[in-house]
Amino acid sequence: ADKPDVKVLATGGTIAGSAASDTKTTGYKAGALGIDTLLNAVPEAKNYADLSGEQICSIDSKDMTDDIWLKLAKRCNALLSDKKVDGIVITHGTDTLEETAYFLNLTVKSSKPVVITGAMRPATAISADGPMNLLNAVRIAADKKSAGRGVLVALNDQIDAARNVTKTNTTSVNTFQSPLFGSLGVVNDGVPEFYGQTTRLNTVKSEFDVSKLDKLPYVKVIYGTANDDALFVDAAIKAGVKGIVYAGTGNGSVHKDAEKALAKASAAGIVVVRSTRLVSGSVIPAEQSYIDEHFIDGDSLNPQKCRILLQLALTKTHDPKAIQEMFHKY
Ligand SMILES: NC(=O)C[C@H](N)C(=O)O
Repeated sequence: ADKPDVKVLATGGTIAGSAASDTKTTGYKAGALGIDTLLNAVPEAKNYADLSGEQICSIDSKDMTDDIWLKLAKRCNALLSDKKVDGIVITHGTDTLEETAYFLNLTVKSSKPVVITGAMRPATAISADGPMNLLNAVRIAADKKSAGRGVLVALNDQIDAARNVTKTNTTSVNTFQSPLFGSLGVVNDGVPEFYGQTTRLNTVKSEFDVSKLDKLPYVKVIYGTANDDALFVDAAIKAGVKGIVYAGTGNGSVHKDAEKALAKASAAGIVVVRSTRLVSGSVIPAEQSYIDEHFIDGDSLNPQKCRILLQLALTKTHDPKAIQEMFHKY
């Protein structure tokens, strides 16, 4: 009778994917099945929580938008401000799952558990991973131990911090990893156990508030390679971006021709963040020229997460010094 009240918000993805046969694990339609179908596949989840589902959208997460993020953050905040709601589970495609998780990590104003899960095999496949991932996500969201840890990502019996986790493999069910800092916990035979804690600010300690926003600042990621040039930076300036994340080589290194163009952008008030295309490691101060050009170090966030933090930072300030501090805090 005293089960926690957990809301399940569905957004689509492979966890809601339907393929032509039970052996097909690619070439299916993501987001084809509704939230009721997903919940009906795991009647056991009701043993852990009183559940009710809501369909936020039905998309392949490659098509995720800032608009859906804002809708999702506002919905989470409305639900979590209700005393009767104990936690939220979000079902999501895996392609941009880490981005939605980090966006919510910085914009949800509650320490109640918010757990995001997905699947690598469509719901119609043999050994589909979705049902167990959803069951575990409900178990985690219903568990008081999960509170106050920021938004959690839970797949394949693993629990990771939204800030640190990234998708590392195109097809494996073991795709979500936190390469630099490791996972926060595991689900042992159905029981969530935590071994780590994230130290970076999130949720109730975050200064970002999207409750009055209906749009986010335009920020693009540019990928550095050998033989790079100014083409994409010039195009981004022309398109009116407010910020650029450069996914540099190595320790956020920027090709000299791209650097010249980025320095021009920076001088014109566009905020430039140096990240890295590498899977692991922090971008730390390197060349004096980067400092002189007011480029910001992306710390240990990957480029796609640097984009999110820069978008939110730009809702508050355009001062590179203040934004640099944020990159060391979140
Ligand atoms: N495994 C998945 O969920 C991939 C799918 N393309 C999605 O992100 O929606």
